[in-house]
Amino acid sequence: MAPWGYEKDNGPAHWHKDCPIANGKNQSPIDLINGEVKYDSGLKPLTAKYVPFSDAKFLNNGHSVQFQPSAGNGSELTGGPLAVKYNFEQFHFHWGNNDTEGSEHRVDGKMYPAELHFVHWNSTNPSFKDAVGSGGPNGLAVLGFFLKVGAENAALKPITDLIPKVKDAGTSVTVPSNFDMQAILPATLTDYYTYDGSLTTPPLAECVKWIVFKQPLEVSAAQMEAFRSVINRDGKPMGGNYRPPCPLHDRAVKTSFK
Ligand SMILES: COCCCN1C=C(N)c2cc(S(N)(=O)=O)sc2S1(=O)=O
Ligand SMILES: [Zn+2]
Repeated sequence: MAPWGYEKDNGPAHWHKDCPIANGKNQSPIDLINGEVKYDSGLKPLTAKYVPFSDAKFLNNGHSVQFQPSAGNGSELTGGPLAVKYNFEQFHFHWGNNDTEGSEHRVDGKMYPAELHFVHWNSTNPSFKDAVGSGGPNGLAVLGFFLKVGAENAALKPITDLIPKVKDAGTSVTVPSNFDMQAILPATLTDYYTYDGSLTTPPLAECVKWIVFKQPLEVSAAQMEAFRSVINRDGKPMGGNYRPPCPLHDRAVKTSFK
């Protein structure tokens, strides 16, 4: 099979051939249907403590654009549905070729133009790779933020300004060390959906505690357009790099809000 992608000949409908878990019972993303979620008063706010990285790259890996530090630096996530501390690993994006599509999760069937994922791994594992392979839904914790078009996002501007430099697959640039990742996050990480799921790209491992925030982040039309100039391994626009929603099966989606 051609390396996986999002085109007709290698897209989500083909992934099960290399990754049979694609048809598993804990797959992501899902459609977050407000009439079917359950408020859980035990869900506290999350706390993300992100320390500026001295050595991080912003790269085009052929299926997304990704912020990737060379090593951990104590940046971590705790609280919410999480029983232990999770170490920050990377963040990346999924987007569409127009404003009506692009996010992976949906809310009552509605797609946003993009979705930002902050990936963290369970610190009780010796490494990130062990966490992915640890089995069960507590290996990784991924924060999902919907992006919608509105005011310019000053916190994301250092990143969106780098996009033209990683237009082609396999390219990367160094991120200025004064980039403040913490500034991307809302002041309080309160209203979210959470459920047990998977990576949304191969290997599709069912190792993820998903935490998807109800409140979208805003980016300007120009920032949104920057994503749409990114090219994939086939030289085509990368936009459309989102997996359609998967069946919920007998999972519950809990909310921290009423
Ligand atoms: C052993 O490592 C296997 C590869 C793991 N990763 C690769 C992805 N494509 C990926 C996608 C992720 S997403 N879209 O579900 O957040 S998180 C993530 S990841 O955890 O960084
Ligand atoms: Zn993702």
